[in-house]
Amino acid sequence: MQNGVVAIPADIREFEGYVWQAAPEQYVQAAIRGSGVQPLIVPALEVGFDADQVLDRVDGLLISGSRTNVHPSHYGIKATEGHGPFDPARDATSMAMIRRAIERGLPLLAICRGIQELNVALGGTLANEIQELPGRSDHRKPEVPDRDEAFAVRHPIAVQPGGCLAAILEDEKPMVNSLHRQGISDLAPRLTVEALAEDETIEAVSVIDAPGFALGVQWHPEYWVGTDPTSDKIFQAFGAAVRRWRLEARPMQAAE
Ligand SMILES: N[C@@H](CCC(=O)NCCCC(=O)O)C(=O)O
Repeated sequence: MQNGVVAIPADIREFEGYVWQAAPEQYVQAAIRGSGVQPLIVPALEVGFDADQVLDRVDGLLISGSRTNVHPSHYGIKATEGHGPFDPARDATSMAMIRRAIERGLPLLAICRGIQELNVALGGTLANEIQELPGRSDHRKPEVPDRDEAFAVRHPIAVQPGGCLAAILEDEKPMVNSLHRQGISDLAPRLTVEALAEDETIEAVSVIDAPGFALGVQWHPEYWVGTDPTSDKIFQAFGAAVRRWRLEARPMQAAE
């Protein structure tokens, strides 16, 4: 069934003596089972990447999480070892696609590293090791061997009334998981806050005046698609936006 194709930018990973282009399976499966779309992994290229060549051929953009961090030079900070690990090819590919997807109105769902890339791509900044900031909780991945335990929901968020996330969810204070050590610091001018943690960490944003679905979340809804209503609603809304794009917007853009 033609339900749309969604680009997922790969990370650069090294193992078994090779350099790999890799994306975590949980995002691939969430796109299929939660949004009903066909995922397409896009290689991370530090130079020579043409975002429009890819975006001309897809109906949405799903930006995955990653243990690596956006290089701070993208938001005017001199890099230290503590800002790493880095993945400059992922930075280049992901942020180029984010900027062009927003300009084109292509549906965009950005998760964890993805919301951070969204903020930086639109002119915002990030804070590093946020658990060390005054008044902040520890949002890092729990050091436990079991992956389900690491991705378990563990803190509430306050969804901002009247926003697009509130329209997607019926629960004003859903519980979410947390596996990050960075967070949004200066919010990009084109973003608005859609949800906050109790320690004021920004947990979700949307793009002001975006022609289409453009949502970023700091937690990992992809992990619990199929068992958690909050996760299901986010991916269902993204899938509906992708199908709308495929039926309504893509033919018009192709005719231009
Ligand atoms: N590196 C950034 C973004 C965190 C992120 O995307 N986490 C997902 C990977 C979780 C894991 O398996 O470690 C940050 O730390 O803020």
